[in-house]
Amino acid sequence: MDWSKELLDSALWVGKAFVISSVLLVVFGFILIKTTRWASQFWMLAGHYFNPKEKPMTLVTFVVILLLSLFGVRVSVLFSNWYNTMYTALQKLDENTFWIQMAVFAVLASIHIIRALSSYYLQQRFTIKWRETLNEEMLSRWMDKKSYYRSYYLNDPIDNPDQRIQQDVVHFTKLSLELTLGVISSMVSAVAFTLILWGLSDEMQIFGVTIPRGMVFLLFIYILVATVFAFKIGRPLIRLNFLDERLNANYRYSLIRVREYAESIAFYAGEKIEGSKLRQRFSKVISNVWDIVHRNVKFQGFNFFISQTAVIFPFIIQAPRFFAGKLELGGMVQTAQAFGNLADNLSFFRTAYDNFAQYRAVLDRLTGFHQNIDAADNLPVPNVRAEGDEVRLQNVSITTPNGRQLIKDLTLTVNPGDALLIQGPSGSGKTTLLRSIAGLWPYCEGEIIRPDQEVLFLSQKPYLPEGRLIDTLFYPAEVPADGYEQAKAILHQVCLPHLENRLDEELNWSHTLSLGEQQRIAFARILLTCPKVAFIDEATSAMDEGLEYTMYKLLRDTFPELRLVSIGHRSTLHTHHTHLLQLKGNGEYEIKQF
Ligand SMILES: Nc1ncnc2c1ncn2[C@@H]1O[C@H](COP(=O)(O)OP(=O)(O)OP(=O)(O)O)[C@@H](O)[C@H]1O
Repeated sequence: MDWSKELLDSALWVGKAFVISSVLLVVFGFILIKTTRWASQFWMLAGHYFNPKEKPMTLVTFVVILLLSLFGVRVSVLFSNWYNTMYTALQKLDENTFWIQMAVFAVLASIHIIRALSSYYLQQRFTIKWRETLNEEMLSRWMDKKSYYRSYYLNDPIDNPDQRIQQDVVHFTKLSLELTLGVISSMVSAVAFTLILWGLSDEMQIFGVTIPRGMVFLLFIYILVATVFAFKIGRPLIRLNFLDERLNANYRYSLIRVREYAESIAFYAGEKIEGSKLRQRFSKVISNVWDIVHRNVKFQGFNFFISQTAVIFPFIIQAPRFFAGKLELGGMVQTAQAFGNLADNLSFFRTAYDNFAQYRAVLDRLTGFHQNIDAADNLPVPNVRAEGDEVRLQNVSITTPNGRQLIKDLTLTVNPGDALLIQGPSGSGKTTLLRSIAGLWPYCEGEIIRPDQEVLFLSQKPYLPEGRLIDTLFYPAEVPADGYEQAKAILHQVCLPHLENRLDEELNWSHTLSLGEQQRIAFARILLTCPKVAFIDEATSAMDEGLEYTMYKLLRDTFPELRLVSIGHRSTLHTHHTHLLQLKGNGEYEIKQF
């Protein structure tokens, strides 16, 4: 081998391999996208990321990664030739060639290290960028049009959307690249090493039949038989590994629920039943782990047997030619090395089967996520619009998802300074009316007029995000420059003076404060944001009547022009309101003035 012109030869080799692989990738990619479900799912998720008009760098990076992979195959071919030259030099006691080969090895090894590191870095960069783009897309679709909420109203909402955004995206990007590069470099390697073995083989007598290049055929048969058996033995592992993920996820979910509902479980003294449920789930995990271990003992055992026999198999085949003086030591060693490489490359298709099954599940989950959001987007949206600060409902009719009429033809206006109290039996649609006014409830007809800005909705359960108390008070707005002074003054007004020195504490406030305290935090938010319209849903249900009186009085005195719409069951609320909307629960309603 002439190492001096190797550089040019290698460049030509990589170039040719690149052109052939790219053409095959495009042609087969196109056919697969048109004919298979999984490839069309891939293209739906990834197509625009590979569009050079949108993301010119994606294709460039992918091309460089592919070139580096093919270059990797070329380097292993060069290593294979190096073995031949070096061992032949040893056999011939050719010291000069031996030392040249040592220098050649140093160069090859350096190239190998630089190539491997650059390839690793670029692949990581590629998947990280891709993951960022996909995450942004999914997060926007999930958050922007309130799909995180509206998807609850679908007949068939997807499970674990959080897992799809956080985990499946990582698997998708990683497996897409790994499988594509794996297929290409394994095929190119397999061809390259088959050619090497072809060059090293001669005709062979098998049962009296002369087979030209017999060794190559024998080796292929050996790999094929080993692959088929390994596949048969290893196949159940795909299902077992899949089950392992699911059972562990179930166990983790149960543990999280115990943490979330810790207080309720503790009050019920539910440790015994919860503990036994947890143990049941864990025992399922362990029983599956044992199945994996037993199956792996067989699978690994077979793989060890195959890989150990593979060490001597090529030697046994070439031995007659070697001892007949038709093959040099270098050729003998290169046969073993090339065979090892070929076996590894072809085994990629066996091991990738497991990854591929996982990949298809990931594709299903990600496309399911997008379909779910499309369906949520297609749900009807209430007709809500703004006309200055006006609050007016015009022939509003509301039903439940299964068509039960909650409110029929409701028309009313809330003027500045008006306070409308909504009352009615449980389940009559009070909260649903507020959801419709907020634009959240899909099953609503008629016209809703309310301002876009300076309007505040407080739901039944106050939401206190984790973090500093000061951020919680101003949520969802930013803390203004004089936020601390404002917050301290308001905490006094809402009867929470003991919290004024804890504004910077980072806690899970919804677990720390009592429900009545949380509701007063919600009132503090109204006072801090000074809205023109406030809709509040049973926001004083956990307070005693004295506190409730103080909160409403504070609100009405501080903002006499505020348009207030609130829901509440107590008759003590009448004094703070100017009008009453009484819902009957069958569509009928009554409006009274106090
Ligand atoms: N996502 C949903 N899917 C199906 N039905 C729903 C959904 N949300 C609410 N409902 C139904 O709509 C009806 C009205 O619910 P809503 O929460 O508005 O009642 P409410 O008058 O506020 O009751 P309460 O006083 O108990 O809070 C109830 O029968 C409820 O079961």
